[in-house]
Amino acid sequence: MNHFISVSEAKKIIETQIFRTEKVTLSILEAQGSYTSEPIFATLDVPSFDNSAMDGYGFRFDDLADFSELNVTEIIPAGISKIDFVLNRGEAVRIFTGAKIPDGVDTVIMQEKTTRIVDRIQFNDDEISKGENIRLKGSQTKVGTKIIEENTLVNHAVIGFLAGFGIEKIGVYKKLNIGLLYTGNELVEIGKPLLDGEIYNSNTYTLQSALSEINHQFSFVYHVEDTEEATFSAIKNGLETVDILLITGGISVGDYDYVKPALEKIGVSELFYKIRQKPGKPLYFGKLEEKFVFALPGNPASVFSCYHQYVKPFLLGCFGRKEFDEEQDFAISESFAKKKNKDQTQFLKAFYTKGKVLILNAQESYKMDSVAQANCLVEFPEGATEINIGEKVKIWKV
Ligand SMILES: Nc1nc2c(c(=O)[nH]1)N[C@H]1C(S)=C(S)[C@@H](COP(=O)(O)OP(=O)(O)OC[C@H]3O[C@@H](n4cnc5c(N)ncnc54)[C@H](O)[C@@H]3O)O[C@H]1N2
Ligand code: MOO
Repeated sequence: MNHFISVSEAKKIIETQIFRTEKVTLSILEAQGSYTSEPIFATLDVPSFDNSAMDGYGFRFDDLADFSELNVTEIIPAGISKIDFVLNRGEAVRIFTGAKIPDGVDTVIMQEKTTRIVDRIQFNDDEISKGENIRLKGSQTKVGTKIIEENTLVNHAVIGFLAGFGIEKIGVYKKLNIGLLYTGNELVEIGKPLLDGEIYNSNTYTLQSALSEINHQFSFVYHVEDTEEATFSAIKNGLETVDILLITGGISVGDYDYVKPALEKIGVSELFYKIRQKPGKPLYFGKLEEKFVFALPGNPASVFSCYHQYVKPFLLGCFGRKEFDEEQDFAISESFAKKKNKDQTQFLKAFYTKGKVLILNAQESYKMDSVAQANCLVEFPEGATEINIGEKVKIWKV
């Protein structure tokens, strides 16, 4: 089957194949970078007691009408609960930020707005309102409220928020088990000298670090020799231990491109092969039982582009992200671009800032300098042959 499909058809196919990984319970710190597998509810009122927002003095607001100064009778630091305390008329308490408001106190004034004379205070501010500087129990969250939706990314803000309720563990989706095979006899590991005709393997570095950015890692990375047998057995063995197998190189039509025939021989069902796009034309996506294979074209910029457009959304979808393709945005093009093939979508390395986007030079799929400079991909859509300066374009942040 050598039928080229469109970018949107390919994305539809990927979206329909998204499955959710198992649900697991992790400590809030271990869950960082994961997505919640169930909603989370408040286990407490927060704040759990009325407390002072300032270092100052607490008093009964109505006393202001009858007293020009108040007697300071108690000191209430944070962490202390005054149970046996009674605030009499004309009295105030010395209180500090975060300390529990004792019975009888309904207003706190910050100390800068008072004058202290031995054990009495006078007020320098005549614009005091009842209840000021008191953070009421449950004023952030009432116990039982849904505080986090299912499919929420657990980031540092969420973790800090949950810690405020004393929540230790939460339900999230389990990380995927991912393996990587990279093919090509010309590839040499960094640290070793290059012989004529050889190049350094960079694709595994791109993918390994991209995965760590989404809280995943490879369970193995193997270099596969360009032979039919080596390719067959590496894919067969690899598929036995992972949920997702990523392969780079060897997926085109050359005499040494063994990935596609090996996948067929193993019985992997092709979901698509070849997309009307640049870079990344010979991208392959297939399935064997509950396992998935992406065979990415070997060119380094194709790997980068295909990862962002297809692999990452699929992985995050399985990991619990709700929105497929959520990272798209629009910006005004600052540069002109042209393409001959109207039926093809291009993903152009570009740099956006303040709503404007500059399409970079060096778009060929063997060039990584533009990848390193880019902070987005501009979608040059099917049907269009030009992007003009000032035009609105869809960008994908990378
Ligand atoms: N006759 C045709 N030839 C090619 C076509 C075509 O349609 N007809 N398509 C071209 C396009 S487009 C692409 S993309 C490539 C994809 O080829 P493969 O997936 O088979 O990849 P390789 O040939 O193995 O490698 C391509 C290129 O990338 C370099 N490479 C591979 N792996 C790595 C790595 N780990 N790190 C860095 N660089 C890597 C490799 O040396 C090649 O230069 O096919 C075109 N040909
Ligand atoms: O489609 Mo290929 O990835 O242009 O080089």
